[in-house]
This record gives sequence, C-alpha cells and structure tokens, in this order.
Amino acid sequence: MRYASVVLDIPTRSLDGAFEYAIPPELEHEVKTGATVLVSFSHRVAVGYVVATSPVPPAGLKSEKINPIEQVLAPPAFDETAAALAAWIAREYACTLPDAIRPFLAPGQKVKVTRSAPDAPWELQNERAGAVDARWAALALAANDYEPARSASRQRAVIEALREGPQRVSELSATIPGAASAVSALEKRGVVVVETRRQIRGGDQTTLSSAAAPRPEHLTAGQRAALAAIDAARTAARGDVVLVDGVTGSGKTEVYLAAIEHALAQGTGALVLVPEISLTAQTVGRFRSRFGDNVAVLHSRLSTGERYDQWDLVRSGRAHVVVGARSALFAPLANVGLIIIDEEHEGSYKQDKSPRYHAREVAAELARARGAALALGSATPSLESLQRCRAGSFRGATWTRVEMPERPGGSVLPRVTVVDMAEQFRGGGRGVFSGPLVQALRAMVERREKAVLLLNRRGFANFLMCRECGCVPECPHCSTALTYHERGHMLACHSCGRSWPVRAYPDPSTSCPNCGSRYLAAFGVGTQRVEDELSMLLPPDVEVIRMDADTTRAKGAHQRLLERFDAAECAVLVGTQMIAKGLDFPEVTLVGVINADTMLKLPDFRAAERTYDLLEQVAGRAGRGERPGEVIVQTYWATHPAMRAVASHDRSVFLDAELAERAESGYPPFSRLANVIVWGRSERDVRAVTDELAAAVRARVGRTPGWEVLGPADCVKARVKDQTRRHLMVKAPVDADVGALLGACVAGLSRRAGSNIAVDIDAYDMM
Ligand SMILES: Nc1ncnc2c1ncn2[C@@H]1O[C@H](COP(=O)(O)OP(=O)(O)OP(=O)(O)O)[C@@H](O)[C@H]1O
Ligand SMILES: [Zn+2]
Repeated sequence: MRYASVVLDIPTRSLDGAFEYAIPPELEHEVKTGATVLVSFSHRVAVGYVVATSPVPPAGLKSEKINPIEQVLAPPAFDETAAALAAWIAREYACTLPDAIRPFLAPGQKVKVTRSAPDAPWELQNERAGAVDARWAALALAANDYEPARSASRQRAVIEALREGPQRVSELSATIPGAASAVSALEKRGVVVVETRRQIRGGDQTTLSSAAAPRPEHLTAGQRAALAAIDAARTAARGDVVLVDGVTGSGKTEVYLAAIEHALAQGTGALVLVPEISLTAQTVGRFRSRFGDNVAVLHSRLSTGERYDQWDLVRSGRAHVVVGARSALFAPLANVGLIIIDEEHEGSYKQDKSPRYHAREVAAELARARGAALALGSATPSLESLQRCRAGSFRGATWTRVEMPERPGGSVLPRVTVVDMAEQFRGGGRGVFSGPLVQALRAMVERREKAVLLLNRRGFANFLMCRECGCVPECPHCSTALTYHERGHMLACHSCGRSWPVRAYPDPSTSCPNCGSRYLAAFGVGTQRVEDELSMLLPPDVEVIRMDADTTRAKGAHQRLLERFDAAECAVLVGTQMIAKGLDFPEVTLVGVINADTMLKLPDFRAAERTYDLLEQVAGRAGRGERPGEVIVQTYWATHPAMRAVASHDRSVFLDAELAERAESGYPPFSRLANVIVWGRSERDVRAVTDELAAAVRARVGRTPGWEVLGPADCVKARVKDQTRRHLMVKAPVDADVGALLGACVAGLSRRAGSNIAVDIDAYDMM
C-alpha cells in the first residue's frame, strides 16, 4: 500500500497543510504527485491535489484508519519540485496552499465536480478546453493508379486538392461541397487514408516584417559578454542570476535566443517571460522563427482551448521553449535549464490577485530548485535588481550585472529634447503639441518616415495642476500630492486623511495656491483628442493609428494595428503605455511624449522610477535603424531627475538621487514593503479588523530593528463599489520572512466579520 499527501481545495474553508490518504492498489499507477483526486472529507466529497506519495503510512496513524483516495479526476500537472515551489509561494506570499497550486493546473481546469447519476463517477466541471482531434485526409499510394468515374467530379476535386499535401477534412469541405462523403468513398477504395491528429490551437501567425529573427553575422562585444555570463550561470546550476543591463535596441533578444540555443543543445528547456502587453506577434515571431515548433506560447489573450493545447505541448515533451506572460513560470516544463525575464522592471510581473507573487522572485526560487540560471533583461532594470547586483548576492544566489551600452550596427541612441510646457503655456501655446514637437512632426513627414506618440494615461486626472506654474497642490502636513475628487469637489491627503474643498478650472473661483492663476485644472487629454489634433496638423496621406484600451479590445486587434503601422509608408502611431516597449521598427525616427509627468505625483514611492522607465523605454523606439532618431519629451517638470536622466542618457542622474531617498526613508530596495488591505460593506467591521490586525502585527514585531508598521489608514481608493477600504503598511528588513509573520497574524484574528483581507507582500500597487 502507498500513501498520498493531498491538499484539499475547498473554497469556503481555508485548511492549511496536506491531508493523508491511502492509495488503493487499482489506482496505484494513476495517483502520482500533481494528480487531481477525489477524496472524502468530513462526510462529503472534496477535490484535492497530490503533493507527495510515500510507501510508508504517515507517522502516528494506523493504516486501517486512513481513508482511501476515491477517484482520480485529472492526470499529473506538476512534479515534486513544482509542489515544493507552491508551498514556498504559499508561505512567502501568505496565501493558501490551493491558491498557490491552482496556477500549475491545466488551463481550464475547475474545482467543481458533478456526476450524471448517484452511482456514476464524479467528473470535474472543466471549461471546455480539453484536447481536440481533427480528421486529416492524405493520398495513399494507390492514388497513383486510380481513375475516378467520369461522374465523380467531387472525388476528382478531392484528389486534386490532396496532391498539394494532407488536409483537414473540415477544410476540404469548406472549399469542395460534399467533400466529406467523397473522402469516405475514396477511403473505402484505399485511395485516401484518413487519420486523426491532435489539433493544436494557439499557434498564431503574422506578416510583420520584423517578426523574423535573422541570425546576425556576429554578436556585439556586449552580447558576447552577456551570453558568456548566462552560460556560466547555467553550468553552475544553482540558480545564479545574470542581469543583462542593455540600452534600448542593444539586441537583448538576440542574447536570449543564443542562450536558449545553448540550453537546448545541452538537453534542457527554457522559460521566457515577457510582459503580457508585449506578447505580440512580433516578439513571439522572433522565437518561432528560431525554434519553430519547439516553442509553446502562453498568455491570457488566448482562448482556454488554445492555452490548453500550448500547455499540453509542454507537458507532453514536444515543446521545450515556453514563451509567455508571468504565469508561464508554472508551465509543466520539467527539465528547465534557463529562465529568462525580459523587461524585468515591469510592474505587471507582480500579480494583483492571490497568489500575489512577483515573477522575478518566484523565478529565482524556481531556478534554485531546478538548478537553472535566471537571466533578467532590461534597459531600465528595477532598483531591486540593481541593488542585489551591487551586493553581489541575494538569498544564496550570485547576482551579476552585464552591461550592453551599445546598439549593434552603428545605430546610435536618439537625441532627446525636454520641452517645458509651463513655458509654452506662458508663451501662448494652448495646444496638445508644443512648438518643437509640431516642427519635428512636420520634418518627419517631409522625410516620409514614422513617428510614435506616447500619451501617458496612468495617474490621469488624479490631481490638479496649474497650467501656468506647473504646481500641484500638496498636503502641508505630509508633502504628498493631494488627490482630486471631482464629485465632492475636494482635495484629499491619503497619508493623514485631511481634505480641502476646491473647485477646478473652469469654475470662476479657481485659484492656484502658488501663483494665483485660474488655470488650476484636472490633468489630462485623451488619445482621441490627440488623434483629432494630429489629423488637423498633418497632410491627409499620413496614416494616424491609435492604439489604446478601446482600439485593442478585439482579439488580434493589437497585432493588426501594428501590421498596419508596419506596412504604411509614412505614419504616426499614437498610444498609451502599451506602445512604449518592445516595438522594433527601424523607420521610426521620431518619438514624442505628450505628457511625461502624469505619474510623478502619485502617492507611490515608485512613481519617479516608473516615469523614468517609461520615458527611457519609449525614447528607445526611435532611431533603431540606420537613420538617427529624435525624441521630444513634453513636461511641466523639466528639472526632475527622471527628465534630466533621459535627456542625457545617463541613468545615474536619476538613480543616485533616487537610491539616496529610498535609503533615507527606508523603502525598497532597502527594505521589504507589505500592504495589507481590508475591505467590506461595513465600515465599522473594516475598521475593527484593521485595528486588530495592526495591534497584532505591532505586538509581534515589537521593537525589532528594521520593522515598522504604518497605519491603519484609508486606502487612496477609499471606497470602491460601495465597499470601504483600509490598509496597513509593514516595512521589514530585506531578508525578513514577512509573509509568514503576516500570514500568522491574519490567521490569528478573532473575527473577520464580512471583511476581505489581502496580504500583498512586496506590494507594487499602493492605492
Ligand atoms: N549582433 C547583431 N548585429 C546586427 N543586428 C543585431 C544584432 N543583435 C541584434 N540585432 C538587431 O538589433 C535590433 C534590436 O534588437 P532587440 O530588439 O533585440 O533589442 P532590445 O535590446 O531587446 O531592445 P529593447 O529593449 O529596446 O526592446 C533588432 O532588429 C535585431 O535584429
Ligand atoms: Zn496630509
């Protein structure tokens, strides 16, 4: 008899830890680690996941007292190492074990079970995602001597079509009426063979010229150094990390491709993470053109069926390179030699629902557990990664930074001009585009090239700003920017809770607290308005393509817009953050940033870092080919270090000031920051829970150096959908086990009375 440890997935209860069950002999071949099983638990059936099996009964239990596993519901989806990783995630991010295990399951797998009759076997109520088979027809040898009857024109057409190669019967039927019966007739005569093949969904195609990845003749010196460092880390096989710190257009993708080639040559596979939004045909195409069918692609814009097929390619060992969004980390690739995270600074690597993990941290742990290397790439690495490289190691792994300061083939970084918009306003400029940007756009059109215009939408209309002096009202007590609440006509401070009534422009009572101007207005213009103004400014033969949440909603829309931009002779691409990264169009010679500073005033300690990252990334879209590029950054805060750093292509201008400030105030990367959010319908309950939680955390933390508990206070978004939201922030030393401590505090609450609690370790969203 063997025994299995099973983690139960019972939605309404949080049971931590695994329970022991016996494996009946008839199920012995099916009950493996990673399998989904049905067991009985307190007199009803429950779904669970096997996380370990053992030949000996658990200590202290008599074998006849152990309940048997009743049924196997789904085959193994993960192995022992993955099970251990899930346990690590649960502890590190203070979530339940089933929450940590679910990302590893097959796409579409659900927790609910049903059965058709009282004694029928139970089945999972999965989304319809399982494998799909297609019937393929092909000519048999006998076709060479076969002459269809004169009346059999359909048979003739089918044979004709199949001479080009095998085809799906459904496809034949679409072009030849009655093809299916002709195929059956021909099959009976032995002229055609029909076979069932697994259909694989989700292998999208593109016409984008830049989606191919022709192998360059030689790598640059920077690329060679980066590749050597990654190879060395892979050979060391203990989870060492290499940060590829390469300027925009320096050829990081080529480094990844070469490193993966080396990994494959040694019989190991690779996981490649790219931000969801840049998982476009362009990026995927580069990997496919180098590795063909050995690539599986996983992201959320695929249908469940498509994701299932791609996932199954990995599990069945047919694909060894997985390219995907952060969840690709959980793909069933057993023999991982290399993990790559492109644009590692991206905030989207942090998941905002349970499990609230950060892909960089999970990848580091996975690399350690699998004896693989982790390569992080960015033109604007996160302060966390830079700091770990300075220290040389983190959590037992070596962190090495390799610089790639040059673009290959002699192309140079673009010239950057910062335009002070307050000055433009004082000079009478009231439009969306400053004088210098208008001139640059006209010159670009004359040269018949392409331009990219970024409209920053984050932080939009969250605060008031004076158009004349650029001032943003701040709290006199906390020096955080005041948030504007349009409905209540009020400015509020989210650190101390104070608020002031105010009316924004065009109300006649408006007045800037700094200069008295009446142009104190909510901040922002929409992409639609930019598009309209552009059309008025430029000749009609210039194509204007708008890319934002509205125009990219439809499936494949993102790709079609880029293909249009690619195919155009002279065009302007206007878009939100989604256009800032990854795009590689050599004809783009102008990049304009309409409003560089909307994020700077957000009550978020990473606001400046995010602004710098975004500007540097979008600037990097210019001049990637032979022609030099130009960048125009419009801002009301021309002296901010982020602007100056981008203008001079010198990160240290921003970095030194920023690191000093973070060290001073004890923010990451010099500490860990956890945000505990409590929300619910009753404000009283929410307050009671946050107060108890704050007291519990303070009691545990005591006066331990490096720990600090802030709050409780209202969240920036204090009310969402009629629910009150309060939070508590906890700062801890970088090596502290924050998740375990906060998890225990939450578990020890005396009551949670209709409140929801989210423990967000290493939080990115402070709102
Ligand atoms: N060694 C090389 N020789 C010539 N061309 C190269 C070489 N390496 C890369 N390239 C080309 O340089 C261009 C930029 O490369 P890539 O897109 O990989 O840059 P990147 O570093 O990822 O940039 P970004 O961070 O801005 O997205 C691509 O068109 C690529 O084909
Ligand atoms: Zn205040």
